[in-house]
Amino acid sequence: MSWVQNLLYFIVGVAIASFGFINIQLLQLKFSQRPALWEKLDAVCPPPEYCPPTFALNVASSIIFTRKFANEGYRKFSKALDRPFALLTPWVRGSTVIVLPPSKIPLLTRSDKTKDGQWTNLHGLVETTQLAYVIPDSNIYENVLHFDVVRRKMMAPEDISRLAPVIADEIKLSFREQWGTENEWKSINGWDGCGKIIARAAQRILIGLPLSRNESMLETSRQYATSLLVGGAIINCFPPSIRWVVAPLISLRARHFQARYVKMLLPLVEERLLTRLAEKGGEQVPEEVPDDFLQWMLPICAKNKDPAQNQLDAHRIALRLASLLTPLIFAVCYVFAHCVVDIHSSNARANILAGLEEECSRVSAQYGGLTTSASVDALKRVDSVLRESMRISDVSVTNIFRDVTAGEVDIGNGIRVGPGVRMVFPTQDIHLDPDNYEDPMRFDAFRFSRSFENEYEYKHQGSKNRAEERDSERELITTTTPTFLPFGYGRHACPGRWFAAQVMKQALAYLVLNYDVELIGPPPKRRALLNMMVPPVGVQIRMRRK
Ligand code: HEM
Repeated sequence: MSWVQNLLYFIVGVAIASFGFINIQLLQLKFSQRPALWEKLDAVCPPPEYCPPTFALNVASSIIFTRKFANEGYRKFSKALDRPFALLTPWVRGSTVIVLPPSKIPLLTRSDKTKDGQWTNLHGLVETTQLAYVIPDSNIYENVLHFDVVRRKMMAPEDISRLAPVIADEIKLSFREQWGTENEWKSINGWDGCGKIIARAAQRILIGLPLSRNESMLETSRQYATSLLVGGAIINCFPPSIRWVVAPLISLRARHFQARYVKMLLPLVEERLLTRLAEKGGEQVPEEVPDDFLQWMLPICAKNKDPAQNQLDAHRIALRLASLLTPLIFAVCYVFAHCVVDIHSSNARANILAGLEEECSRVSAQYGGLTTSASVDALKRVDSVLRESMRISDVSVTNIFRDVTAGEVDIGNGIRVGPGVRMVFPTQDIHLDPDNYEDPMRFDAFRFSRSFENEYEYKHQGSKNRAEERDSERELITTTTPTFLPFGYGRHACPGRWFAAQVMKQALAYLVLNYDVELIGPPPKRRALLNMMVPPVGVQIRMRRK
């Protein structure tokens, strides 16, 4: 039999199998019992009982049209009726999530466990990147003790103050090495260019010198962070029932970079564990204790005495550090790179750049540089431009995921939600709602600083109280409000946001003061892949040292 015949048989076989599989799925949709909850909810698209093929088609089209469906639901139900609605998505079992209206944001401040029921934010976070297909050790994402390290070591103003000069040093060096010091125009990929700066600052805090500056380590960490997020977004386009077939293939790239990262990191983790052991045994150890995330994590890992978990296993510790690369590198780079694109594609580009440069030069002269957290805190326009970019260039369509794990959660309107259901908030629509922001589609860089510009004058005229009073009213990039949700809200609002803000503000200030930048070609169009807004990975820029 010729290979052509073989190929034909193969294609026909696959076609018959796919046809059978789809029909079984549609029959299942038609006759499976859906929880009564869905009948109480408004929905943008009809339910499966109405017409299974239409339902299946709508779920499939949500890969491209999630943003459109969410916009429609927000307008028709969240805004007009203040009611939750059902949004189709292949992301979860049952192909539907509940979108809660903005009036339910206060629920985020309550405890995860009440007498009626319990919910968690972890399932949504883990399934955004589909960590289970990438990380071989489920303890990493089921027992997130590394989150405690972020809360204990990266939130307090004194910790940020201590880290600020280190971050400033790393940002300056990486700009000089990666972006260069020549006055000639040079073209680079903007996403990679921004990512290299952020990765270096992040790695310095995560694992310290000298490994944090290892070029191969840096590139691996950056590639891992991006491939994990992008791979997760692609896996989520497939229904859960067939993920076990496709996910191992899609996650190959992320697993490859993770294995490389862990291999490079293991000797350092083992060395730190040995030093710790020696110290406990009363041996002489070097006096200078490293001040990085790896070191901060050791006592917290040691506290867990359950021998079955062995939190002091070097491989497990390395995997925990790897799992932090997504927020530390990808999320921070996402906002920083978008902010650069938003500034340079704005009609008001020249004014924005002049305003930022004036502020950075003035504050730098006042504080003798921009290497302390006090000086960076004084950069009101820099803070505002980043906050505005986070508002308008959201990382996802919906965000702040909550999965019911036990009992029931009352979401009002006579609706109680039981286990296995994911709830989300229409964050992008809230950020672009004209009732929340004037002229919401305009990138208004100094929206959050404009009315606070005079405090500098107040301070210099001796009216210190007035300046402080006004300053406390200002919404900072780290201030979460019911209309500003990129860092979440309430009990689980991002604990890494002060660190993220410090890195992004220092990087932007350094960029504005030291480089001319221009976008090459038109600004990248924003597109959604399922729930994720695709980052500007292809953007090209021209830049030169000033
Ligand atoms: C610009 C960058 C970042 C953005 C946009 C961001 C956004 C978010 C969001 C939306 C959440 C979920 C909040 C919720 O469910 O209520 C979250 C949680 C979290 N983020 Fe970030 N994040 C960023 C950077 C970081 C960094 C640098 C770290 C630290 C390494 C970090 C650590 C965490 C942790 C540990 C949680 C879980 C909190 C909890 O479960 O209580 N994030 N972040």
